Amino acid sequence: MPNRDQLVFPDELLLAGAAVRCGLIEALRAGPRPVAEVAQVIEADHRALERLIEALVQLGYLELENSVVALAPEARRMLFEPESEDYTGFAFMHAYSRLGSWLALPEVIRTGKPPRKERSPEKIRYFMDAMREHARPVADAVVDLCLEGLSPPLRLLDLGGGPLNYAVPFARRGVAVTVQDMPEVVALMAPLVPPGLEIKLVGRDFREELAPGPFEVAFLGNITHIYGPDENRDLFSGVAEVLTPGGRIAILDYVRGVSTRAAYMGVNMLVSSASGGVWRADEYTAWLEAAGFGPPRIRSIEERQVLVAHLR
Ligand SMILES: C[S@@+](CC[C@H](N)C(=O)[O-])C[C@H]1O[C@@H](n2cnc3c(N)ncnc32)[C@H](O)[C@@H]1O
Repeated sequence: MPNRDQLVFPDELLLAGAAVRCGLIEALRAGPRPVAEVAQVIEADHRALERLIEALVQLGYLELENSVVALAPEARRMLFEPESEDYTGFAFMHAYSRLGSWLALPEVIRTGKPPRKERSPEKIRYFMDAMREHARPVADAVVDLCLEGLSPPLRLLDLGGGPLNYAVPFARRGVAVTVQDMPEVVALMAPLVPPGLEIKLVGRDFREELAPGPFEVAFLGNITHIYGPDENRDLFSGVAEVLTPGGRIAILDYVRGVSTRAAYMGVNMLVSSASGGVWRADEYTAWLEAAGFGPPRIRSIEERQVLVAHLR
């Protein structure tokens, strides 16, 4: 049944997103400032800035007293204090960035092609924050399933693992982790690897070459929806070559026909990738079997599925 509560204008996202984009949030990071000074620093129209500030005060992001504006403590914790329970960083900015692609959906339906998107360092940072929030509720349970029945010493290849959300809990269980992601993601995330954990980062497109094995386990977290059947088939074959005999592949994604989020994700990939989508269990099974793996065992964690298969 249609949910009328969802058919609303995303005003908070638009206001908070605009506050980040126009530089207001960054201008207040160091502390309170007169509105007039902020307008000058971020080169804003004074009247327009006052309207935005008023709306953000109403929403609880800012405080305003005697024409001096400050981040509200709750907003500061959310944006800038990683040790706080309320911390999300700039994860919401990933949703804000996606609005443009989604508004192009009618055109995408016509052409079948996603709109052009630029991948600036800023957008990658937002994406990393969004991935952390996405993984947070399930990471430990996913890692448990991926390692079920295995014990260290283990070498694990984490493909597309640049946000480190799974690499860190794998490494905390004593696994030697090799993360392979795009060079720009690796450059951004390398300084954030917690000290003392065995995590090596490789900046290389996995469609060109995989980090040399051997690995007992390969983990593919939320990457099969970025690519189409041909790329996934090739990727699974490549993974088979870097695993030890009997090695394990563990795939985390929304399986079409199993997850109620899959249909939405399918459209999300339509507007944001050339060939991505969500794939059925029988499609995964066929690609895995073609690469030399046995049939996968599929288990659900919340709305996501973990598929585990072994080389025959
Ligand atoms: C949706 S995110 C998933 C991140 C993480 N695995 C997780 O589940 O939270 C996809 C990641 O795969 C990386 N990626 C996508 N295509 C890639 C490729 N061809 N080679 C290397 N990394 C890739 C992206 O840069 C991004 O960090």
